[in-house]
Amino acid sequence: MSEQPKTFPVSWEQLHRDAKALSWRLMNEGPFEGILAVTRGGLVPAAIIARELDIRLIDTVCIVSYSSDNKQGELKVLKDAPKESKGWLIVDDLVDTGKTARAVREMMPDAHFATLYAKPAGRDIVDSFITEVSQDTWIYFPWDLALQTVPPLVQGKYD
Ligand SMILES: O=P(O)(O)OC[C@H]1O[C@H](OP(=O)(O)OP(=O)(O)O)[C@H](O)[C@@H]1O
Ligand SMILES: Nc1nc2[nH]cnc2c(=O)[nH]1
Ligand SMILES: [Mg+2]
Repeated sequence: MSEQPKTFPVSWEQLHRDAKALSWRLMNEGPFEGILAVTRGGLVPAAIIARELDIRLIDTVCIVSYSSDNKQGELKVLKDAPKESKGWLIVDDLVDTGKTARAVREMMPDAHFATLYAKPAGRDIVDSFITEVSQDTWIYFPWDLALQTVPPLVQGKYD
């Protein structure tokens, strides 16, 4: 990730709608044995998809890729994926460069990989996604956002 001049803020409602849309799409790809959520971003989408597809077996792969200043570093795997991947569904919030998805794919080669959002550099690594945004867009998830005031476009004319 270099400069990110564009932003794509996602509300809770939008995220829920997109996770349901992804669930509809995944209905044609299953049934699935279980869901592997890629932490942390995949946890909330995985919960919504698990509810829609009635999947009760949920596991995690715990990976740190980006630091708190949104810069990508070396991948750190804190917890591995399970050994069996046939019939499993991998869920993450997004694929950007594809580095995280590639690493998880190597651990789970036979699983179906789904994300809500995809950028061009990573879109071919996943099997299903809902919305594509440009590579120079930074996606903000609802758990990263807060309601706040914004100034109008024109201000101070009658001061
Ligand atoms: O395609 P890539 O360039 O590898 O980026 C995508 C990954 O980056 C984000 O995770 P992050 O490492 O920020 O951790 P988090 O899910 O805990 O927020 C996102 O949730 C994906 O997992
Ligand atoms: N929140 C968020 N995390 C990311 N990790 C890699 N790309 C992104 C992005 O666009 N938004
Ligand atoms: Mg993540």
